[in-house]
Amino acid sequence: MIRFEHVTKRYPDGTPAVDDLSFEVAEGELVTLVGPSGCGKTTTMKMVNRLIDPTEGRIEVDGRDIAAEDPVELRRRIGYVIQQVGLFPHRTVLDNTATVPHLLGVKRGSARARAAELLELVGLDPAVHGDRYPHQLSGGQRQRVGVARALAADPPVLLMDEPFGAVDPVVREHLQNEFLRLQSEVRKTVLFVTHDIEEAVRLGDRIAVYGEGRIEQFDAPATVLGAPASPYVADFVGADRGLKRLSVTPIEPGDLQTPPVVHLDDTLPRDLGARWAVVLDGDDQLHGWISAEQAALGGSVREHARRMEAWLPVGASLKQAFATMLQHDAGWIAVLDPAARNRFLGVLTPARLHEALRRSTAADAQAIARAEADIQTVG
Ligand SMILES: Nc1ncnc2c1ncn2[C@@H]1O[C@H](COP(=O)(O)OP(=O)(O)OP(=O)(O)O)[C@@H](O)[C@H]1O
Repeated sequence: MIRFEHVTKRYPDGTPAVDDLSFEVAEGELVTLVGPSGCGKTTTMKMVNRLIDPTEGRIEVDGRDIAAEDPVELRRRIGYVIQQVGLFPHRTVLDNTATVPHLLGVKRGSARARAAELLELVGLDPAVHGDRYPHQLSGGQRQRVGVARALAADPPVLLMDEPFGAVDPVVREHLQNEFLRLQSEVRKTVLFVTHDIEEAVRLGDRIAVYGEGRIEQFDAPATVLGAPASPYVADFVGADRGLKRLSVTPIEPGDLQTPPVVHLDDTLPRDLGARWAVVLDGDDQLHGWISAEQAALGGSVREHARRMEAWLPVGASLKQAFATMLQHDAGWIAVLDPAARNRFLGVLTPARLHEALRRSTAADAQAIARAEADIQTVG
């Protein structure tokens, strides 16, 4: 857990780079700091591992005031990933990754074995890449080694300063997805600096949107996009925030429509009672669908059923739903429950998708109205 209490940092010229900052990152939470160049993101991050000391205020890591800690000891508990990666050029990838545990007293053999595991975890094959030198890797691969190295000492806290800033957008998206997968396994407490709102939205459990030296809004991505706290935030998240919002709004069971369901081994009812029905197999798994015209032909469901490939797990984003519809040229997609052996839950149609989007915007508007009412009551 990381806590900032009224933290201010003034550089010698006197202007505060960070001004009276208070926020908390919960254990296992990933918070993205986003804002334009020079707004104080890096200063905030470097105060956590004491590369910079605050002028005023208090910072806690895991309940301990870091001002009272030895900076070297503190940094052992904090992994640090930066854009320039900073790998040792004359050491192999495996040795680069094993350096910190080795320095901490882990025997060389065990440190290298752990390093190999970590390389696999970040999507590099230790047998292929382990013996290479940093200059023999692509930019994206170097970034992965940087992440593996930061995780090597198994620190509870990770600081990441534009770690994917130097790679092209396609590799970047790939690294972001890999990092999300990794984070769902290792659950570190992460502060992640970026100036890219898309990246902040995609990765953050919560986002801190910075203005000059201050946090203008600190909220879940959907709230920042749906209900920006100020014209500044609205401007920063951009006019296409409706689209971005699609990517942070999950499909919920209540969004789904439930068409008639038939099973593969059923005899066809002549009248389906709808224009089409979903077809499940004997194990209640999704097989496909059947239209009313085909049903009218009679015979068995199995004879006429068509396969359906367009499906998603419940909880996937509305953006994925939209993309899946386009990819399969489908007027609806099936939604399954991964927690119950992919049981069929219902279908999402474009109209329901639109309703879901409006539902999520309205929920945020209500939350804001409630918060404002509370403030008035207190006032
Ligand atoms: N060592 C320093 N001495 C004086 N001023 C500094 C120093 N480091 C940063 N600043 C100033 O503090 C402010 C915040 O800088 P900081 O690096 O934290 O911003 P940032 O949001 O991380 O920017 P960027 O996205 O460009 O990296 C800027 O105005 C910067 O010029």
